[in-house]
Amino acid sequence: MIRTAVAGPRGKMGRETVRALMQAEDLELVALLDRKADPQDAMIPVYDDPLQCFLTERVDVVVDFTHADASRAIIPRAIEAGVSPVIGTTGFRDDELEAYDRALKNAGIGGLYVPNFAIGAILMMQMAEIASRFFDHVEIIEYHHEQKRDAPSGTAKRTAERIEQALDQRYRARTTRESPRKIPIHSVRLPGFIAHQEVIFGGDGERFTLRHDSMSRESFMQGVLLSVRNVQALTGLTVGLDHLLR
Ligand SMILES: NC(=O)C1=CN([C@@H]2O[C@H](COP(=O)(O)OP(=O)(O)OC[C@H]3O[C@@H](n4cnc5c(N)ncnc54)[C@H](OP(=O)(O)O)[C@@H]3O)[C@@H](O)[C@H]2O)C=CC1
Ligand SMILES: O=C(O)C1=N[C@H](C(=O)O)C[C@H](O)C1
Repeated sequence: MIRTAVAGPRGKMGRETVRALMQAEDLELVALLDRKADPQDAMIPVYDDPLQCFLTERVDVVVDFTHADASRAIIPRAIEAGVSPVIGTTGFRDDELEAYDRALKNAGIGGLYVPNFAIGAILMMQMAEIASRFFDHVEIIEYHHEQKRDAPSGTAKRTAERIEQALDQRYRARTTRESPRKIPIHSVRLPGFIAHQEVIFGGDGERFTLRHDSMSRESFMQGVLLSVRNVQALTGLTVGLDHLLR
């Protein structure tokens, strides 16, 4: 049994994750990490101190769905305690993810940063890479609920990075120079949306659109469980779920 903890258990994603972990027969939810420890006898112990939580409950894997400022206090404590983090929270800078990678490698453990756990969103990114071999012009529109704090979304940033890398490879093959292109991202925050993204490619007299819609947060749970089951076999920080879906 993998001993798991959830950070941010009262949040929109945290609640769904607690439910999914409690239903999984091969995973044990042993602790919750919230802003405040619950003084009452809860079914699952609640902690506000990450290190105390990880050490007392002998946690193997922590799933983090908080906010980047809260994760900045949680992830380093997890690594210190030898706990593998599955990071769903978005809004990190590249240098922070690089620092987590180094710290995880130094500790000899694995972590996952997955900007989008939905299978369709992962396929959308893979297909965007393929389309980048054929189109020079592309823009991203992401649509989220009005409570989302970060913009652009983690998914849009990762999609843009992957397209830029694919365009760059193509460019280098032709010219020895790097592609100068930064992919424009447009962020919409409105009630009525959950999580949606379009990647629009334009060519001579044609347009090609990839679109993914998460209509409920259940869409992320298959990817969360896959991550929890596999993260301990990794070393360093793996970005995205592609490696686990082969
Ligand atoms: N990777 C993916 O597939 C997905 C990622 N996300 C990302 O997950 C994150 C959370 O999203 P969502 O659930 O919608 O946000 P919510 O605001 O609904 O939930 C965040 C939760 O974290 C709690 N929190 C804040 N600080 C701490 C702390 N120090 N310790 C423990 N908990 C804390 C908040 O508590 P309080 O209410 O008291 O502030 C809140 O309950 C975002 O970064 C979002 O972008 C979202 C969906 C999918
Ligand atoms: O905050 C959200 O809701 C989501 N956040 C992730 C992101 O920033 O890409 C994943 C998904 O889009 C939902």
